[in-house]
Amino acid sequence: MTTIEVHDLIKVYGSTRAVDGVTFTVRPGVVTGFLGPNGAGKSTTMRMILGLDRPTAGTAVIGGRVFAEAEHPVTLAGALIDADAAHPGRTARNHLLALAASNRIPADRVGAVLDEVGLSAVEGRRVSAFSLGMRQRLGIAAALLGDPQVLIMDEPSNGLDPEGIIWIREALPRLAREGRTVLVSSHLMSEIASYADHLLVLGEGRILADSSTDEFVRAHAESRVRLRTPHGTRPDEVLARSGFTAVEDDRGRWMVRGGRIDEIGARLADAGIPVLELADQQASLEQAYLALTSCATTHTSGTAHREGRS
Ligand SMILES: Nc1ncnc2c1ncn2[C@@H]1O[C@H](COP(=O)(O)OP(=O)(O)OP(=O)(O)O)[C@@H](O)[C@H]1O
Repeated sequence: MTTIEVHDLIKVYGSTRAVDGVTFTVRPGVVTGFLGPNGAGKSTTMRMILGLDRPTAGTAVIGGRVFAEAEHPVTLAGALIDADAAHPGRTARNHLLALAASNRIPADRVGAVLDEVGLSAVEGRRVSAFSLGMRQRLGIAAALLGDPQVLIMDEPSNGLDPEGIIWIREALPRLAREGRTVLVSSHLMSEIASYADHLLVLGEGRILADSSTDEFVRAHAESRVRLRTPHGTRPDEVLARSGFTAVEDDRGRWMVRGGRIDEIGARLADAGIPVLELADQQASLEQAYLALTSCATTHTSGTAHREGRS
């Protein structure tokens, strides 16, 4: 079982502390989502784990070794960092055959990974004729070529069509269940929520959260109970006596904070108030993420990118 271990990692570009003292462990068997606003330092961290950028300070190791010094790097870790990594003049098949040959991977893996990512029908086409989604699939095929123990993917859903997104949603947990360590960055909260068991959230180069997805949502967003009672009844006064706050929306439904569905149902039954609808309104990962990052970082959509921190 191979973990990614990052300790006190720092990367400074001029006056920008892109990564500012980050420590975490990514474990096998689960998908770890890597979240954070634009410029938070996710790509820089991934690049340092893969030896594509040199840390200013600190360490990043895969299976206890610096990746650049690994004996068999392609079987240790596969990465999707840049969808444009393939030579545009090569066919998809030839691109993967060249990668396989230079890494001493058997050529029959090429057919297997093309099949896995759904590119077999277009394997003879030049990469220059590929859409972004097709290049993204080819990048994923290249990452899988060495059947690696660790997968690191920067925005794998970028440019994928709905079929490709469904494939990613199914493939990442499957690859993790096979015992691999899977680290995936994304800005698509519903995507991450659908496949990530664990989350690392970065803001301005620092770790803001490192917890299971369920814990993260519970800690940063409040679940509510949705309630509808017959016109003219007021559940709020009864519920307030038990410490629950009920607020009516403009469609005549009540949102109740601070209580579980069974407690609220019981209080209403005791008070003889008929219930037409009673349902859990689960907090979403997006709500939790926005609640955390809006107060913790300065980079939000629509605001200028601020370079240089004091
Ligand atoms: N080669 C570089 N030279 C100078 N600054 C850089 C370089 N690479 C990244 N940075 C800066 O480091 C910071 C972190 O960038 P990084 O790309 O790691 O963030 P990110 O979280 O991956 O963002 P995004 O979600 O937009 O991809 C940003 O301020 C960025 O401008």
